[in-house]
Amino acid sequence: VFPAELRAAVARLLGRATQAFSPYCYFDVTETEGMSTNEIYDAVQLYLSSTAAPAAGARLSLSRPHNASSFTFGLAASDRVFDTFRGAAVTWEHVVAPRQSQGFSWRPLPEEKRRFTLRIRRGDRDKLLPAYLDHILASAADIRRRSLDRLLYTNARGGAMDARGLPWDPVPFKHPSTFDTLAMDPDRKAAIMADLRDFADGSAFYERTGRAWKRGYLLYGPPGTGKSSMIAAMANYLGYDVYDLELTEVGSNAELRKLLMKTTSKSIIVIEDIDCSVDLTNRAAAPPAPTKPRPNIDGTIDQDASAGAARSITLSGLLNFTDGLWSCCGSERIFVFTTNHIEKLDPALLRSGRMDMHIFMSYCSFPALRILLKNYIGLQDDNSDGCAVIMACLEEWIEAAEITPADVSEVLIKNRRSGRKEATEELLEVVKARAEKRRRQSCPATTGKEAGDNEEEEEEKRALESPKEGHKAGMAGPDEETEAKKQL
Ligand SMILES: Nc1ncnc2c1ncn2[C@@H]1O[C@H](COP(=O)(O)OP(=O)(O)OP(=O)(O)O)[C@@H](O)[C@H]1O
Ligand SMILES: [Mg+2]
Repeated sequence: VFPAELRAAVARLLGRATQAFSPYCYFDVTETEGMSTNEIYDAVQLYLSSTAAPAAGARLSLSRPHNASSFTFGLAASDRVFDTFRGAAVTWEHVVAPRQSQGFSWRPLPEEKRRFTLRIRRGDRDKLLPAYLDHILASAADIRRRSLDRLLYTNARGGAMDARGLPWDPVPFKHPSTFDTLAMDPDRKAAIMADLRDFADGSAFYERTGRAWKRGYLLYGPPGTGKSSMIAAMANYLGYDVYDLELTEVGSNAELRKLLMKTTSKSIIVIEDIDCSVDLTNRAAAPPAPTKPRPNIDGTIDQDASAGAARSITLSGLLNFTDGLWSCCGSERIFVFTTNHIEKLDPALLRSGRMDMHIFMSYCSFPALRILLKNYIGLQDDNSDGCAVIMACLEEWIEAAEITPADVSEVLIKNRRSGRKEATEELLEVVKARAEKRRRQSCPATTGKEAGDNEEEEEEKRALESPKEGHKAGMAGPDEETEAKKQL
């Protein structure tokens, strides 16, 4: 009886009337916005799939993005989920409607129109918007980053760019080291984890204090104490990409800056063995004379290089890299330097504020040993599997042995099939032998002469250099050894 126009007008009127009296307000987040996809729609989908509680019976759709190692869930049509933010409850509904033909379009549009409808109480509106949407965007970015495999970048090509103009080569980063598997003093470990977490969550803090959002860690200690493992654990903990910077491949300070500019935020920039890479001892040292410019991968030669620019990085170039104005292009970056010899580094590199945290990776302590025993052979506590006495001995000897976690892991790997008690006994033997050796080395009776293995090595070297002297030394060796033994 009634014409369609009238019916539509009445429906609109009724809709407005109900909206006027409704305690809720509604917001639509459509899948496409004009011709482009709506970023917020994807973010909402990702956020809801991981954080909000679906209503009973809700049907979730499963997906796994390309190159990702984990699954994500999405809502199916007409499903509702509930969420709370700052104490206010909100409801999301996923609405899917068939698309009516809208004339000609260059791009094939999906057959269905999808949208999320957000329902919030009118009174909560000011409290929730736009903070709630910001929260969703940030959470979605975080989930996306975590679900995608992370990458390890290297600058193995020197300063040469690839076809896309990037100087970094990426490979999937799948290092299994985590803070759970890392053997070190639990208190120090907890402090480092808290520091990393504070850094990652510290956007507002860094903005408020006017500091660049970056942090530097210097890991130092003998070889095999877990410096590289710590970097992998940091990356796995925060979900950051790793840029492994090979300083010897970098030709000049300008190249270093270019490399830095091409790193992404939320990344760890690593320079391993910084004392071995370049001569960093003298900040004021002039760069060495220019060398012949190296050609790029495509055979071309950089203009500035061919013009005779010094192709060598200096300490001040490196300091600018970590600390200067350039270091702030992009944000949320962690610089990690490792070294076996902290005493070789220039004080400028160590001053506070440059490397925020100096972490000493020490020889294996007893608490660290416990972690290794638990991880490698499943020894739950000191008294299990009849190991109480052996553990007490290990506690007594381990500090004196100055044994690295890498050496302990080797012993445990070798003996992991032979039972917990046997493996621990074997470890105790190794620890005792090492402690003895250390004691011999540090014994005052042998000062001025290297004892034990070192002496033998020295002797071998001398024998090779001059057979006569070597013979003499060979004669003197055992005498001194018997002397030392007597004194011991
Ligand atoms: N603290 C540790 N916790 C767990 N495993 C460790 C630890 N330290 C060393 N390891 C083991 O020893 C191996 C070598 O360790 P890593 O490469 O981390 O040592 P590093 O300190 O980086 O040595 P370098 O100074 O020679 O580079 C690793 O594969 C790891 O399994
Ligand atoms: Mg290492």
